[in-house]
Amino acid sequence: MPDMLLEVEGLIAGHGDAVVLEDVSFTLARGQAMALLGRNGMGKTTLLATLMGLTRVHGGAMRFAGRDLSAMPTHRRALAGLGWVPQEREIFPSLTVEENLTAVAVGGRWTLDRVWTMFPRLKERRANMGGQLSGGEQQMLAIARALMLDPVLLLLDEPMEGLAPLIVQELFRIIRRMTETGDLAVILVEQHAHQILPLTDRALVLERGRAVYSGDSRTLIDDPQRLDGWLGVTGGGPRGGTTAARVARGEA
Ligand SMILES: Nc1ncnc2c1ncn2[C@@H]1O[C@H](COP(=O)(O)OP(=O)(O)OP(=O)(O)O)[C@@H](O)[C@H]1O
Repeated sequence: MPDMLLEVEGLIAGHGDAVVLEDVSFTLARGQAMALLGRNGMGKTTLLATLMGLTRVHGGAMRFAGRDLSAMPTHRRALAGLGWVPQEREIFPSLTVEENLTAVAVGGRWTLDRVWTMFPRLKERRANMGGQLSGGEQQMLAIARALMLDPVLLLLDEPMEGLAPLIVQELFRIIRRMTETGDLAVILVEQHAHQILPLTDRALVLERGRAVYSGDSRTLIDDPQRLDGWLGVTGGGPRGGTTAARVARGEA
């Protein structure tokens, strides 16, 4: 029986009176990576925001590292080990790369040296201002800064969005290495299911705020038709076809 890090049971949550998530349940063990999938507007960001305490919860339970999250304010969730990299990449533009990192360091497992090893590109840019970085470098900095807060679970919201293909490949390599360490669990929202499923242990698929799949990633890779039914055609790859078809061909 794996040591469950996160247990979400019957979660109902949304923005104000508008309910977005309806009866969402899943678990994640320590060190596991989970792909959070679904078409646009299905509630993925709302789920991450709910884990961080930024939405209105109408029902259900959330336990993190054995603690009830429901009454815990956002900053305490961060202290408890929940790290969040929002889509907006909110880095400090007028601090250097290194200052962006040291400003938030808590003396945890992620030292500057460990971060430089993981992100050599950031090491090269360590003296540059955050605002001078490219979009991809800013995304790396946002992830690196979240690591400096020593998370046990890192929530990443579409980190590849809008980035050039070469940077996307580099970020996928970084995410693969992060999830291989075994001491960090990750929930990753990603439109490119075929790229992220092979890097994750678990997958959660949301459809109109409901979890239509919660299980291992391998099962989805092996069942491209089911995946296509939920995600639709999300753009052709080098050889065209649907995301799921590319997963099936091993082009992930
Ligand atoms: N701050 C907000 N206030 C009110 N409604 C919101 C807010 N944020 C999102 N919503 C609504 O909640 C629903 C789910 O949005 P959410 O951003 O969680 O979806 P998503 O799956 O992350 O989509 P995307 O991939 O487009 O980011 C949508 O109908 C959206 O319009």
